Amino acid sequence: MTGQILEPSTPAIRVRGLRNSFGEQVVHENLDLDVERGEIIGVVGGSGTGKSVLMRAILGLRPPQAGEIEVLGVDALSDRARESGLIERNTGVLYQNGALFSSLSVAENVSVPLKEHYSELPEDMIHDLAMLKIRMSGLGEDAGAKLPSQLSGGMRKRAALARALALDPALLFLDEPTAGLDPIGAAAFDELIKTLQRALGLTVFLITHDLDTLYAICDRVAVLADKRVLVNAPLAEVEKFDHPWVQEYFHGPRGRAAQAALAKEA
Ligand SMILES: Nc1ncnc2c1ncn2[C@@H]1O[C@H](COP(=O)(O)OP(=O)(O)OP(=O)(O)O)[C@@H](O)[C@H]1O
Repeated sequence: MTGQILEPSTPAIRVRGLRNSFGEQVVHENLDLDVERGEIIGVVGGSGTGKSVLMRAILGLRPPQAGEIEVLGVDALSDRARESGLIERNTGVLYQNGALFSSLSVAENVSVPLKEHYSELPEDMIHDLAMLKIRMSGLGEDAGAKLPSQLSGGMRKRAALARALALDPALLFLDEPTAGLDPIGAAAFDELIKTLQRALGLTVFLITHDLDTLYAICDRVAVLADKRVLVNAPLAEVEKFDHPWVQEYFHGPRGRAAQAALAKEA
């Protein structure tokens, strides 16, 4: 709804000199990251390298100890961004566990951000918009009235995706979207993300451990290691990067299997 009014020529995300720490533990030091508009960037790294902490900092949920963050051309750490909710209105987030309200139906869940940001809209219009997002996420009409507990894991992910898309965001954050899905369900979810990204012109920040997802849909991959973004480039370049974690990740047994699957499809 409002994505386009935010400085269309600037990168979707620009991070410079970021420092995040918890007490003595430094998670990020001097971290830089650029995410271009309209791309799917896969964010990978070993457990505890700070992928979620980075996402939370970009979303303004936890201010960093130092550094600059711009989202859609707006200084994300400024009072203006915080007070106006500008970034919140232009970003959708799918959290790892879905984070749906268990006592609300799927349609009510998807309506929450609409009611919060567009309280002047009549109830029936909010419901129609929610149902549109539910269908866009590949769920049937009947899913709208169901509680999250009445859905399968894959369907819950789609419901959470519908809620993330509720405000027509320019920028979509996905935290391990295929975790817990079987390989067929995961591939279908990847396909859905790619289709929606193309159709809606979304920029997607995707945290994943899933090599198949990286090969299937990511335009670029940012690797977190040694407290920073080690490399941020197309996959073919990242695979060759000389770092023990990168080499183990991409050229270990699972990396080789994902590359073989891609070669078979081509
Ligand atoms: N609220 C918090 N309080 C203290 N430490 C935290 C907090 N949140 C994160 N951390 C620490 O920051 C580090 C990075 O955590 P984060 O969840 O971002 O890792 P991650 O790369 O997303 O890991 P995973 O791949 O396992 O999900 C971890 O060592 C974690 O313990």
